[in-house]
Amino acid sequence: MSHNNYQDFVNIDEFKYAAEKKLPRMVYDYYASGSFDQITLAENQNYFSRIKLLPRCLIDVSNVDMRTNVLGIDLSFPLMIAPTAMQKMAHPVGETATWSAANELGTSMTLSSLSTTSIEELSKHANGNPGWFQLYVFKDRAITKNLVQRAEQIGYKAIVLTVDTPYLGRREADYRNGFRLPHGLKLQNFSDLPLADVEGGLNAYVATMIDSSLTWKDLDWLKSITKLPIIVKGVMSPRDAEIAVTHGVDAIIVSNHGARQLDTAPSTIEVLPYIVKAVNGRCPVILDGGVRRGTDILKALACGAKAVMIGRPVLWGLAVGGKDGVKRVLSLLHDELKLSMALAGVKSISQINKSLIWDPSEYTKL
Ligand SMILES: Cc1cc2nc3c(=O)[nH]c(=O)nc-3n(C[C@H](O)[C@H](O)[C@H](O)COP(=O)(O)O)c2cc1C
Ligand SMILES: CCCCCCC(=O)C(=O)O
Repeated sequence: MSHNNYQDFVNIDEFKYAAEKKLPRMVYDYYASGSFDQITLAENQNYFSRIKLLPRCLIDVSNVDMRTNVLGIDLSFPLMIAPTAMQKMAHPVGETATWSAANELGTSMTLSSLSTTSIEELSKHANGNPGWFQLYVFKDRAITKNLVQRAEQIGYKAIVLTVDTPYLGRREADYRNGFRLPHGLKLQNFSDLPLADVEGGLNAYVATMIDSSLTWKDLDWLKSITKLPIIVKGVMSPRDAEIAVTHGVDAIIVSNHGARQLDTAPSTIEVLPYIVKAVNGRCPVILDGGVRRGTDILKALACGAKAVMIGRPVLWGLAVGGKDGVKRVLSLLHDELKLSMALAGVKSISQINKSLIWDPSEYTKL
């Protein structure tokens, strides 16, 4: 395995190894960690590997069309970039490099509330087309309202409300390393306010600033302060998916926060079919967590997801090669999906359905 030129890397794991070598230990551990025993972290990937794809044959796959559209956003393939905090720890250009890579590959990103590039700076870089904005609800609702209204005013196309983080999951490496935002970096959405610093560590920051009393009624409050579509991120229970739909959300992201919150929660791909069933076509369902291969994307779509998101692979690409590193990560997944679709016998996204998943009970009576 070569670690010299990331353009020669053939899979996402190679990016992960190279990023581990390059980044300071504290930063790598913060990005890589799951919570507690990291059981869900392993399961997010392992469950994908236990699902088997059933190929069909003698289908003309000389042209495979992977284009799709999610809430009005055209995508060259059904993958988007999940919000991840503090990207300038990975590379000095941070979030704007990620946006450029996404844009050049025909996909889209979501900016984190806790970004090291401001809402305005990213939008300026993106010529007013920055993608979606992820929202953490602060105890101080004036701060929250300010974030939402700035995002709406400057061109973001949806608010992604993260609902799985009343407190921060316990990532043990961060305790050992005394994780804090490195000197010189700030959470740029808060300019010079004290909440731009994470000097006392992230757990203390979240416990002090973030509203752990959030409930479904706050979703109605959010709807009352913006006209943007609202996407809830962090839904794992089919019951919550049902409630979300009755509150009129525009999309649901099935996510366990990259296994960084409740350890021993199921993997996202395991609960996806049940959530799709509960939602019953009333809004798009997106999945994130453990997507590392084109076959994972194909499986998620076969289980009913409209698209997937990736978090850590982008951070590895950013760390290793800035914008071009992220482009290479996206290209690998793009090409893997295209090949996997062709080998499975599907030539467009609309042809992907659950018959692609091997289920012997479907065939016992044949
Ligand atoms: C380092 C890191 C930072 C994250 N920051 C945020 C964030 O600011 N807001 C948010 O909603 N989710 C955040 N997430 C969760 C991701 O959006 C996403 O759910 C998760 O990374 C998907 O899993 P994957 O990393 O296995 O692809 C973060 C995840 C990681 C790994
Ligand atoms: C309100 C929670 C802040 C979390 C910080 C960023 C993040 O999501 C993470 O997983 O880390």
